Amino acid sequence: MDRVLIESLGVEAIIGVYDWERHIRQRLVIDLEMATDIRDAAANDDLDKALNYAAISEHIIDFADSHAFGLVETFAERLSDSLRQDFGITGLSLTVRKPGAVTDAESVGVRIERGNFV
Ligand SMILES: Nc1nc2c(c(=O)[nH]1)N=C([C@H](O)[C@@H](O)CO)CN2
Repeated sequence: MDRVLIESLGVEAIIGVYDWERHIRQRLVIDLEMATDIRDAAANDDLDKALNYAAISEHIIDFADSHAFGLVETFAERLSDSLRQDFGITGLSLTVRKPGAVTDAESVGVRIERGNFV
Protein backbone atom coordinates (compact mmCIF):
# COMPACT_ATOMS: atom_id res chain seq x y z
CA MET A 1 0.00 0.00 0.00
CA ASP A 2 1.17 3.55 -0.73
CA ARG A 3 1.46 6.33 1.85
CA VAL A 4 0.68 10.03 2.04
CA LEU A 5 2.88 11.67 4.67
CA ILE A 6 2.75 14.62 7.02
CA GLU A 7 5.94 14.97 9.07
CA SER A 8 6.78 17.14 12.09
CA LEU A 9 3.61 19.25 11.99
CA GLY A 10 3.77 21.59 15.00
CA VAL A 11 0.48 22.47 16.72
CA GLU A 12 -0.54 24.19 19.96
CA ALA A 13 -3.02 22.53 22.32
CA ILE A 14 -4.30 22.45 25.87
CA ILE A 15 -2.85 19.08 26.84
CA GLY A 16 -1.80 17.59 30.16
CA VAL A 17 -2.98 15.84 33.30
CA TYR A 18 -1.85 18.47 35.83
CA ASP A 19 -3.88 21.54 36.85
CA TRP A 20 -1.26 24.01 35.61
CA GLU A 21 -1.40 22.40 32.19
CA ARG A 22 -5.08 23.23 31.78
CA HIS A 23 -4.32 26.97 31.63
CA ILE A 24 -1.60 27.04 28.99
CA ARG A 25 -1.08 25.91 25.42
CA GLN A 26 1.76 23.48 24.77
CA ARG A 27 3.43 22.41 21.58
CA LEU A 28 2.75 18.98 20.12
CA VAL A 29 4.51 17.59 17.05
CA ILE A 30 2.50 15.31 14.78
CA ASP A 31 3.65 12.68 12.30
CA LEU A 32 0.99 11.04 10.15
CA GLU A 33 1.24 8.24 7.59
CA MET A 34 -1.94 7.49 5.67
CA ALA A 35 -2.35 4.25 3.75
CA THR A 36 -3.83 4.83 0.31
CA ASP A 37 -3.52 3.79 -3.31
CA ILE A 38 -2.14 6.82 -5.17
CA ARG A 39 -2.41 5.37 -8.67
CA ASP A 40 -5.81 6.85 -9.59
CA ALA A 41 -4.74 10.34 -8.46
CA ALA A 42 -1.42 10.02 -10.28
CA ALA A 43 -2.91 8.62 -13.50
CA ASN A 44 -5.37 11.53 -13.67
CA ASP A 45 -3.08 14.16 -12.08
CA ASP A 46 -6.13 15.03 -9.94
CA LEU A 47 -6.01 16.38 -6.37
CA ASP A 48 -9.66 15.38 -5.85
CA LYS A 49 -8.58 11.75 -6.14
CA ALA A 50 -5.78 12.17 -3.58
CA LEU A 51 -5.58 12.53 0.19
CA ASN A 52 -4.94 16.28 0.30
CA TYR A 53 -2.09 16.71 2.80
CA ALA A 54 -2.64 20.50 2.93
CA ALA A 55 -6.32 20.14 3.90
CA ILE A 56 -5.50 17.38 6.37
CA SER A 57 -2.76 19.49 7.99
CA GLU A 58 -5.26 22.33 8.45
CA HIS A 59 -7.71 19.88 10.00
CA ILE A 60 -5.08 18.76 12.52
CA ILE A 61 -4.20 22.35 13.44
CA ASP A 62 -7.90 23.21 13.91
CA PHE A 63 -8.48 20.04 15.94
CA ALA A 64 -5.62 20.87 18.31
CA ASP A 65 -6.87 24.43 18.65
CA SER A 66 -10.42 23.45 19.53
CA HIS A 67 -9.97 20.52 21.96
CA ALA A 68 -8.50 20.04 25.44
CA PHE A 69 -7.36 16.66 26.78
CA GLY A 70 -5.32 15.28 29.66
CA LEU A 71 -3.43 12.47 27.97
CA VAL A 72 -1.63 12.49 24.65
CA GLU A 73 -3.23 9.05 24.23
CA THR A 74 -6.68 10.67 24.20
CA PHE A 75 -5.52 13.36 21.76
CA ALA A 76 -4.17 10.70 19.40
CA GLU A 77 -7.23 8.45 19.56
CA ARG A 78 -9.74 11.25 19.03
CA LEU A 79 -7.72 12.85 16.25
CA SER A 80 -7.44 9.48 14.53
CA ASP A 81 -11.23 9.01 14.72
CA SER A 82 -11.79 12.50 13.34
CA LEU A 83 -9.36 12.03 10.43
CA ARG A 84 -10.77 8.66 9.45
CA GLN A 85 -14.33 9.96 9.55
CA ASP A 86 -13.79 13.30 7.76
CA PHE A 87 -11.32 12.16 5.09
CA GLY A 88 -12.29 8.51 4.61
CA ILE A 89 -8.78 7.37 5.57
CA THR A 90 -8.82 3.58 5.72
CA GLY A 91 -5.59 3.10 7.67
CA LEU A 92 -3.10 5.33 9.43
CA SER A 93 -0.12 5.56 11.73
CA LEU A 94 -0.26 8.63 13.96
CA THR A 95 2.58 9.81 16.22
CA VAL A 96 1.96 12.56 18.78
CA ARG A 97 5.08 13.96 20.48
CA LYS A 98 5.16 16.38 23.44
CA PRO A 99 8.65 17.88 23.25
CA GLY A 100 8.59 19.92 26.46
CA ALA A 101 7.26 17.28 28.80
CA VAL A 102 10.39 15.54 30.12
CA THR A 103 13.45 17.75 30.63
CA ASP A 104 16.08 15.21 29.70
CA ALA A 105 14.22 13.73 26.74
CA GLU A 106 14.03 15.26 23.27
CA SER A 107 10.38 14.33 23.26
CA VAL A 108 7.88 11.82 24.62
CA GLY A 109 4.59 10.68 23.18
CA VAL A 110 2.58 7.91 21.59
CA ARG A 111 2.21 6.19 18.23
CA ILE A 112 -0.98 4.44 17.20
CA GLU A 113 -1.96 2.46 14.12
CA ARG A 114 -5.64 2.25 13.28
CA GLY A 115 -7.66 0.71 10.47
CA ASN A 116 -6.08 -1.25 7.68
CA PHE A 117 -2.47 -0.03 7.92
CA VAL A 118 -0.44 -2.49 5.87
N1 LIG B 1 1.59 7.97 28.91
C1 LIG B 1 1.49 9.27 29.34
N2 LIG B 1 2.20 9.67 30.40
C2 LIG B 1 2.10 10.95 30.81
C3 LIG B 1 1.26 11.86 30.15
C4 LIG B 1 0.53 11.41 29.03
O1 LIG B 1 -0.23 12.15 28.37
N3 LIG B 1 0.67 10.09 28.64
N4 LIG B 1 1.20 13.15 30.58
C5 LIG B 1 1.89 13.59 31.61
C6 LIG B 1 1.87 15.02 31.98
O2 LIG B 1 0.82 15.75 31.40
C7 LIG B 1 3.24 15.59 31.61
O3 LIG B 1 3.35 15.65 30.18
C8 LIG B 1 3.51 16.97 32.17
O4 LIG B 1 4.85 17.30 32.00
C9 LIG B 1 2.76 12.70 32.40
N5 LIG B 1 2.81 11.36 31.89
